Amino acid sequence: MAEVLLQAHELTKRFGGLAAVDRVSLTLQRDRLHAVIGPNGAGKSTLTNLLSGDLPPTSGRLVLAGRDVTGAPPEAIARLGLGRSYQKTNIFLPFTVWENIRLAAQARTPCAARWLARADGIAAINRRAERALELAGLTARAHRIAGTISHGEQRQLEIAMTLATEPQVLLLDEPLAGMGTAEAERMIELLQTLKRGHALMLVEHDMDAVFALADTLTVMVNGQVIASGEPAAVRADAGVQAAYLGEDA
Ligand SMILES: Nc1ncnc2c1ncn2[C@@H]1O[C@H](COP(=O)(O)OP(=O)(O)OP(=O)(O)O)[C@@H](O)[C@H]1O
Repeated sequence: MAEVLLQAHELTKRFGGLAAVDRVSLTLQRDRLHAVIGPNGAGKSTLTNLLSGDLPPTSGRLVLAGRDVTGAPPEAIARLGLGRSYQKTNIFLPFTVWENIRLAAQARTPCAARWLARADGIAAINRRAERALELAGLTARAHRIAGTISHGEQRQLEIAMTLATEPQVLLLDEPLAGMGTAEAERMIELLQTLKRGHALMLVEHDMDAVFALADTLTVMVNGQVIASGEPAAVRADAGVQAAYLGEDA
């Protein structure tokens, strides 16, 4: 059995009378990709925000790398090895690809003074940035201005910036959004590569990508998990077909 890196136990988030996430339990394991799907408003983004600490849960428990991090702020959760990409791009468009990744690698260092004081600090940041650049397949674009690369490459850059913080758990929110076929294929290849050594959670509307990549598939509707497990079994589930995937799934 693969190593468990993140566990959510019965996480709930209420906004007034609405349970946007309602007692959701989920496990992320190293070398595996867990896809979360569901119609608009199902609670996928809210769940991602709960796992990253961007939102505190109303109830439930979150365990990251064996530590209870329920209610911890996002910076603390990031330091313990969780990285996330956002639906909206976080890139500094006037900077080069390399500068963006390097800034992200630098931001991981808890205290700027500490890395300045250490002789090997800058070298370590550069090494982290180089690894992320390469892993994300952007080496040939390193010196391009981020605003001038393609939409698909900007999404790769976002992932590279997350990788520069050396996370063990990666939460990816719709990395294929707005991509053409060729770009989507490249992103699927990249995510396949990233599975090695990381625990991935993918929130995605592109079903081809989901079924190509997922080891585990969770379906949410109205804040609740209606099915979870091996993708082929979840796809065949009558409740899932009725609620979400439709007859052609
Ligand atoms: N800050 C908030 N305050 C009040 N209600 C919210 C808030 N954030 C989300 N919601 C509500 O919670 C529910 C779940 O929203 P969420 O964005 O998590 O769904 P989603 O599955 O990510 O949808 P999409 O696929 O459109 O991104 C929706 O009804 C939404 O309107």
